[in-house]
Amino acid sequence: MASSTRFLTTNLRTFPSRFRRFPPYISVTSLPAVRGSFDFSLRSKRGLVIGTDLKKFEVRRRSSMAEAATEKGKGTVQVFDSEEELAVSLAKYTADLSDKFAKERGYFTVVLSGGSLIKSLRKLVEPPYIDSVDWSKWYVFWVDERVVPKDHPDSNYLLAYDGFLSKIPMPSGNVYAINDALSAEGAADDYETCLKHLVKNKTIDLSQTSGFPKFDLMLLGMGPDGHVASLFPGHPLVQEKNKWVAFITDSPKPPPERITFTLPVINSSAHIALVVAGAGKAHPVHVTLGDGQNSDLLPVQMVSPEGELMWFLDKAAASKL
Ligand SMILES: O=C1O[C@H](COP(=O)(O)O)[C@@H](O)[C@H](O)[C@H]1O
Repeated sequence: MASSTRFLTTNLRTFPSRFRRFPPYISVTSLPAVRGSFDFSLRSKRGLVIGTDLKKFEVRRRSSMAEAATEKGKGTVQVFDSEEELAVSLAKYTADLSDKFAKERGYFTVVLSGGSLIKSLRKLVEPPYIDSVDWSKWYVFWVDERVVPKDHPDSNYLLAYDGFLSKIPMPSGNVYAINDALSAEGAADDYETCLKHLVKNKTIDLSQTSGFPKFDLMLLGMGPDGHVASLFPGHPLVQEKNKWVAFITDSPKPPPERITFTLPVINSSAHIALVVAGAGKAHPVHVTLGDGQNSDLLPVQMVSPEGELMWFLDKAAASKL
């Protein structure tokens, strides 16, 4: 049984409500008779696996909210008992992809977010990964950055440096921070030019489908309002269709000046890990993966990559599902 998702429950009443609502699952799994702990994992766009301590069931092509979500391109959802378990799994996921891309392409292009994501990467800088990952193949970028000096407390670079980059033996020349001497507009243009150069020399892949850069792994956080990168609900920047990197001078979350990858770049990724922890983020998770309502289409709802979308949720973030 995949160990990714675990709901501990003592009876059916605490089994995730999305399954309780769908009789096909209940009849297949005979859940009313079962007591104890349940594991389930949304494994693919097609299948849902439900296991108990006694039995495992594989259910294919059944209609459920969970599967409907995956079929709309919402990816694979994993819910962990704690943020600690989430961090353990995120480290393995990242290390496995690092291995794959380092072997296949000789490069591993990784895009970081700011905020709480960096803390959730802490297990990667511990054994076994600190020794087993080939850090020399890593090329690091930012999905968004605040237009502040690199040593400013608001800098996403500084956060990543202190919490992650300073602890891994990767070449500093492979770390692509924004030019903090420029204006927001200048920094966005400069970063886009830099990406174009790296696409030209094939360090970064180019999506044959979209014509936008295709990063191997994007590690995305999400704000309590459903923003991803510096793309905020209701802001015109979420509609940007041409630019690779855009700037914003009126971010509703301070600081106001930022640069950000646009949705076409985000959605050209080979892999996106959407990492969300805490009850404060349960509403946008409910809107995106469940039947929650919101007046605006949230930026997180527009994340739908060409490649794989993997949600890493803790129980608190998934509490409304
Ligand atoms: O401002 C930002 O916020 C989001 C979410 O941050 P979190 O602390 O709530 O996880 C982050 O993903 C983004 O990179 C950052 O610039």
